[in-house]
Amino acid sequence: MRFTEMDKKQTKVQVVVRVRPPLDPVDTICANALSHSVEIFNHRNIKETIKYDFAAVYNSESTQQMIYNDAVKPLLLQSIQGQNISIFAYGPTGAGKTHTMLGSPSDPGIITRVINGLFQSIEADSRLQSTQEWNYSVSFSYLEIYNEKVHDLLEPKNSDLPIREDGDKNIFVPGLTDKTINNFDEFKALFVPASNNRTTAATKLNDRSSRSHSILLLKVKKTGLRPPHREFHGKIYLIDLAGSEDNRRTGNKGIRLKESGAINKSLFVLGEVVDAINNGLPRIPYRNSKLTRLLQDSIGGSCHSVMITNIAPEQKYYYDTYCTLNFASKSKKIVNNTCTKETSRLQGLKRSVSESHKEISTVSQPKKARSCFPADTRDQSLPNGEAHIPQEPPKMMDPAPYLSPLLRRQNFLEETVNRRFEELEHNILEQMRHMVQKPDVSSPLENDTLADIKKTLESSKQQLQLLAQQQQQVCSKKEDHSNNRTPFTDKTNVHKESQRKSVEKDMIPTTPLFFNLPKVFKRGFKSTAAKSKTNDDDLTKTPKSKSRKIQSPFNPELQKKHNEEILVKMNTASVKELQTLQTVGLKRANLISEWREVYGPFSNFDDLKKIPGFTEKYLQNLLRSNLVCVL
Ligand SMILES: Nc1ncnc2c1ncn2[C@@H]1O[C@H](COP(=O)(O)OP(=O)(O)OP(=O)(O)O)[C@@H](O)[C@H]1O
Repeated sequence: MRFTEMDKKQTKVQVVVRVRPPLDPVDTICANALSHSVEIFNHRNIKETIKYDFAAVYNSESTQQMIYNDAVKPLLLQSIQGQNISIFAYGPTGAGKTHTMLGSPSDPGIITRVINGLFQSIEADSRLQSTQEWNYSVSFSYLEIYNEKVHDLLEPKNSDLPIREDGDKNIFVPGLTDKTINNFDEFKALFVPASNNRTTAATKLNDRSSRSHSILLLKVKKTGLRPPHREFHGKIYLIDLAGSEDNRRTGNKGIRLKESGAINKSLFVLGEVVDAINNGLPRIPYRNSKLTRLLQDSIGGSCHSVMITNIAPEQKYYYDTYCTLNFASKSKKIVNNTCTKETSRLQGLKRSVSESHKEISTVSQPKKARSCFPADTRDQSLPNGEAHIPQEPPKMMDPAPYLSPLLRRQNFLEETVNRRFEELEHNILEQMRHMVQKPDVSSPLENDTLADIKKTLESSKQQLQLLAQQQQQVCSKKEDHSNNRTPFTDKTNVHKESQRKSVEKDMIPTTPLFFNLPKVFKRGFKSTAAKSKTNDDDLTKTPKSKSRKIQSPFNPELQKKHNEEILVKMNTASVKELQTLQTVGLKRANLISEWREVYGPFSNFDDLKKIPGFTEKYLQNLLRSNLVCVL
């Protein structure tokens, strides 16, 4: 279904903080909640405090209702008007995320309140729309991401579901159950058993720790009963993230440790996504984890997003609190491009976009209706005793990195090329592996392998040339486009244009595309692809000549020693030194170094698997190709 997008606005991710009550009567308190800021002491100088400012800070006395009324409820009407909303709880394990999102029967959390509030808002909306009659429908899906797999909580037999993106860049999960609901009771009947399907377990820090990220997706459709049968499609994501875990304190072992690895890995990628957006990078690594792929719309996408940052006040959580507040501070800079998604049956009859825009401003006035919403009527529709919190007008934010359609296409092409490179690199390394496993170098089998590699290279070269040509066309079109652009007269537009130009300038690669070739290509692939690259850097020589002492890759003792050497290097080498390893480029070297900084040294080789993208297969390749280099 194609949507017309209107009311486009830039809206910052709203970040609020909730400090839960202290649960440990013995431990001292390290976080102090003020009305719009949180203070913690500075671990570098305990005489100082670090202060973080946020849209709102809720202290241990704040109630569930207060947080819902303040941070969530004002957004519900937007979903009925065809906008997307995302509410997500973030924070370390045991800090109160599930309490905030789910709550308990006696003290329900945001999920229960949103469902009730949504049906009440629909009632209020239908009463207000006098010029047009509307039909409303609500449906929901509920999934968890457990150990990097998407599971349907409404239909547990649907496990390990794929994630896809449609032509309009909407992310969806094919095969995910979607249940229509007409009231809160219908929701409850489906949701309660589904919640029991969520994976939880006891850890040292939380008796009932969520071992997965859960996403409840509500779809709201509002359809005009008379021609042109306009339809507004809104979505509400309610997300309870699993908490980041320091396994020295959780005491996790075995399966809990594996879960923890998956949780920390996806949260690490989330941090990378936020950094990439904040740094205006042309490529955001959403694809590096299932979580970020599914949150694509919430972070840097089209949602009105609210991040509820949960922190625990006790001293033993100090480091988690510090990291969480730093992450929350970064996240509040993110700007989403919100819009109203509308379609109508007449669109199928080729109604032009300009006609529909005209119609929008004359026939229906969802915005007007919202702005003149009589406070009395609204209050009548609210649950007993709930105070009406006026909806704040969306603030205009700093200009977000603007991507023209041409730049988007260019990014897409770049992504395609890089993905292809990765595939090719992988194929070639696989073939190298086969070669290494065949000690008889002159065997016909090896010749076959070489012929295969040559063939792969030939075809990849052709494909890359084609992609490079396409990219060049896009770039030159973009140049024409910017040369022909009519000058802006309006002041704000001039400002926006200059902002956009500067962002685009940063984004357009100044080096030819082929400079991005992975190292296998840069080195030039020879039959002894294993030959070490020539590098002036002295740092590169020592470890390689050292490893040259390894005589045979088949001796388990030497293999073990080699693995240990690589592990030492992973724990101690600088980013520059790490890049001297085959298959480790700048990106991976940075990842290793950052991971080490955050989570400490890798205790064994398997620890490396926690780093995003460091799959078993990749690590095997890393070991083998570095062994190959020294033979
Ligand atoms: N605001 C609060 N008021 C009272 N109790 C709270 C509050 N927040 C959290 N708690 C209690 O703290 C404990 C841990 O909370 P919760 O399970 O929600 O943490 P979590 O962040 O979801 O942890 P995990 O990531 O491990 O799932 C629970 O017993 C919960 O009832």
